[in-house]
Amino acid sequence: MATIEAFAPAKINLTLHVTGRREDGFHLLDSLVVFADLGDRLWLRPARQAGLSVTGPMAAGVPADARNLALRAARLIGAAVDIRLEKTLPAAAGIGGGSSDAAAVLRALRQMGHALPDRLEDLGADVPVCLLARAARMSGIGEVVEPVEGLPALPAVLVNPRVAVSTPDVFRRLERRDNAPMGPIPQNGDRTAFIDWLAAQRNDLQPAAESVAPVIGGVLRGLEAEGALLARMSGSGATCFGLFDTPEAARAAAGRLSAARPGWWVAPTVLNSA
Ligand SMILES: C[C@](O)(CO)[C@H](O)COP(=O)(O)OP(=O)(O)OC[C@H]1O[C@@H](n2ccc(N)nc2=O)[C@H](O)[C@@H]1O
Ligand SMILES: Nc1ncnc2c1ncn2[C@@H]1O[C@H](COP(=O)(O)OP(=O)(O)OP(=O)(O)O)[C@@H](O)[C@H]1O
Repeated sequence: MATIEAFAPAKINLTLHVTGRREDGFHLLDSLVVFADLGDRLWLRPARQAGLSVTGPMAAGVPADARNLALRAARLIGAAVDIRLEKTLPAAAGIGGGSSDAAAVLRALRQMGHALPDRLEDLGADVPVCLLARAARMSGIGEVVEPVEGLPALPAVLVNPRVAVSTPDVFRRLERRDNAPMGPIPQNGDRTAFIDWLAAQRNDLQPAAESVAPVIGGVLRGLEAEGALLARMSGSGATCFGLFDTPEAARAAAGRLSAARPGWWVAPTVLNSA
């Protein structure tokens, strides 16, 4: 059988409300998730046993062994495939790199005729939403995923200051775990009204992530200084997104930010463009 190519888009939590904690320590979330038009690429081909190689500009430090979520996804369903993973998304960055890679492998294997198991959140809380890879409201600990229609496409800039942030560390540092859920999501496609609504929502992990990586505050201010209509952190950080009026405005802001901060990963994109 021929090689199958798969795309693992960056996942962005436009909002991330922490609404409680389960007995097992996992947190209850209420999050509006969308996907970017940039991400990792994978190629899968049948082999005698499951295997993985990792290349690309963001490959450094990403495990290529049994810890890698792409390989774990293939092994979970007993698929003998050789996977080549080209990393362009920074790891441990709050944009679901590993989860989106795992979900891309699952989509490709489903296309190759494999059945997927019911409990995907065991691979990672973000895997169910990444399997859908379209705008969705995510709740429970990540296992409840409801598609959301009628959101506008959002020109954006993603910025990661190249500081890895550990998700469990951020959850451990939370001061409150019983915050209010999101309000009803406006779904009439009006960008200005949608961004106004977003501004009234939150990422409840942002203060805890800033205590791990204070540079996040500088990233948010940098995006605002470049004209972002709204700047906020995604997931458990440290990647932040800034929303802009047009793709041209996003590209221009990204150019200025990368010139000013050559050490940062800066990427213009359009969120929710699928
Ligand atoms: C913060 C988010 O990125 C929001 O989309 C996700 O909830 C995290 O997703 P993920 O990276 O796939 O996370 P996992 O690998 O499942 O979990 C990493 C760790 O984060 C904490 N964790 C994660 C998800 C959740 N709902 N509650 C938690 O408390 C747990 O300590 C867990 O051991
Ligand atoms: N395919 C993968 N790509 C990147 N990191 C991976 C992968 N598989 C396993 N890892 C490990 O997972 C850790 C977390 O990386 P990942 O990119 O998944 O985090 P994240 O972007 O913070 O995820 P989330 O947004 O879901 O919290 C990395 O430090 C790395 O050791």
